[in-house]
Amino acid sequence: MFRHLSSAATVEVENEPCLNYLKGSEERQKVEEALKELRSKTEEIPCVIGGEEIFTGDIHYQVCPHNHQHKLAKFHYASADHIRLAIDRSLAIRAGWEKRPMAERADIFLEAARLLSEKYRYKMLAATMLGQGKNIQQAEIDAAAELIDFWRWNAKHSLDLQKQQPISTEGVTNSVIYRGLEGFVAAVSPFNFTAIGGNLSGAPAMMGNVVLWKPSDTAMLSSWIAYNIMREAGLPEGVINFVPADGPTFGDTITSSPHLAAINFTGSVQTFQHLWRQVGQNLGLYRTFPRLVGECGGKNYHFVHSSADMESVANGTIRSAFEYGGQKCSACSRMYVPTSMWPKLKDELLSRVKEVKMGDADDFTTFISAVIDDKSFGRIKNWLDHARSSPNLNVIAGGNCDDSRGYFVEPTIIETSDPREKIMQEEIFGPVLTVYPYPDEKYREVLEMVNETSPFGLTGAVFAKDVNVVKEAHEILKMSAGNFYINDKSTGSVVMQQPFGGARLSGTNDKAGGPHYVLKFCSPQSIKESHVPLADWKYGNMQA
Ligand SMILES: NC(=O)c1ccc[n+]([C@@H]2O[C@H](COP(=O)([O-])OP(=O)(O)OC[C@H]3O[C@@H](n4cnc5c(N)ncnc54)[C@H](O)[C@@H]3O)[C@@H](O)[C@H]2O)c1
Ligand SMILES: N[C@@H](CCC=O)C(=O)O
Repeated sequence: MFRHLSSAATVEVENEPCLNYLKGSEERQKVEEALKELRSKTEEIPCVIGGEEIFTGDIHYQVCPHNHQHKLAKFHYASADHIRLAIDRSLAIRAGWEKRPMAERADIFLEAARLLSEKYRYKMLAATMLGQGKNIQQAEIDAAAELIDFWRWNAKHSLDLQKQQPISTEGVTNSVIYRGLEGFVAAVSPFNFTAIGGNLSGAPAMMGNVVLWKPSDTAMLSSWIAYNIMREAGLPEGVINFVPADGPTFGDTITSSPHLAAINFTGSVQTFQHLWRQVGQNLGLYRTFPRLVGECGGKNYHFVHSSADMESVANGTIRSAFEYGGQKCSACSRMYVPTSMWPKLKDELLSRVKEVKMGDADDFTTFISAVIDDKSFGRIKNWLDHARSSPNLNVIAGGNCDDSRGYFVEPTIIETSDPREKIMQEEIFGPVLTVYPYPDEKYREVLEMVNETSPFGLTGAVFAKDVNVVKEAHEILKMSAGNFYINDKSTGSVVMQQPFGGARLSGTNDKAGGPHYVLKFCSPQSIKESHVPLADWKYGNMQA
């Protein structure tokens, strides 16, 4: 029974509006209540395989990044045997799910979006704030708006896709059906966006696939909530199997199944390259070539021209480099500034950074909270040590960190005299921005350098009022960013407004949040039907 769609099977959707959570507002009160509840307990999370909740006893915890003594969730890891069981159970129901009309499948996700928007919004925000260290603003744009948008827009695109049909000619009807993939899809999600987990698992399921979802250990509670929303919306048990697991155990097990049809991955380059290699090594095993969809890291830039609006640069850079502690794949972490502008821009940045409030994620006045976990904290600390000891680097703001209560790293700005220093090339994934002041007249050479310095190609921004410079910069930097911004910061893409993804080492650029994303998870079949008998086998020109 369709709750939202008529059999005409078309749907118009809009972006979910973000709420403000102002003091005294109803939404603020509701999220405060949800936070209070989650602060007072540790939620236990099982694996769910073919609808069976399995408490395996291999227990792990998700802690709160700003207070690592608080255990937010206790979850059970799947073993390799459990993962194999999930593959078997999902394959057993695959054909039945794939046969369901697209409109019915899309309808389930429209209902999931409604449930998240209306019934579970505040619980989801609280889980994302406490579990992943997001302030209310960052939690709202991710765990509410973006996930709702992914589910709604994918539903629309899955239906629009059905209407993309070949032409028919007299006596012949041609059509294309968009089949699910033959096998199972493994969805592997990162910690930093609640929405990404719901999209990596949800989009393939919507397209008629069965899915094993391995959520991130450090986004477990919000992933569990997203999973249960999809179940409550009517997703049949076993279509998505929820399998928290050790990463390598999961990777080894799915890549050694002949039924692997796709990996839908978002995370680091190292992990994606590892999975790709494993698939390559096992190629002879598979019934079909597995699709490899991977969105990875970035070394995103702000390039500033002398004609730029200083205020836009300063505000945009503070946000891009430091919102969510620089833990967005799109965060600005290298900046190029003309020397004529640098003294003033430096003052502007330093005065703003002084005002950036670091604190607990559930304090509504916090701008930046703790980074996700001890491993991340250790990695960023090594970069700060490197910055202090390198003769080419000068720490001009921040530079300290403290993990006694939570994993806190100060927003840090570094000035470099060497534009090819490794800090300008490698992803840090923390609140660290490095600036290279360049001679104004060398801006073309610097643009070439921006293009070549890092192996990534995710996001980048050019700030310039001179339109010729903008044009030239775009030509030189065309391949350096899958998401390119002009006079705007490098973060903050919105579903269907700026479809997201990058190439080079940043990934396969399949553009989550865009109209073509759903096509990745189906295997079209062309059908030609003739309505006239086949009267002869000879060609016309063979007649005597
Ligand atoms: N391009 C994008 O759209 C995008 C979006 C978000 C995050 N990211 C990137 O993600 C990274 C941060 O996320 P992370 O720290 O969670 O990344 P990660 O690579 O450490 O982990 C991602 C997922 O892979 C799993 N994993 C680890 N080893 C595995 C293995 N051998 N086999 C299978 N799965 C394995 C992890 O448990 C986790 O679920 C950054 O590099 C960031 O830039 C990219
Ligand atoms: N969509 C996000 C990036 C997702 C990666 O972490 C942005 O553009 O800010």
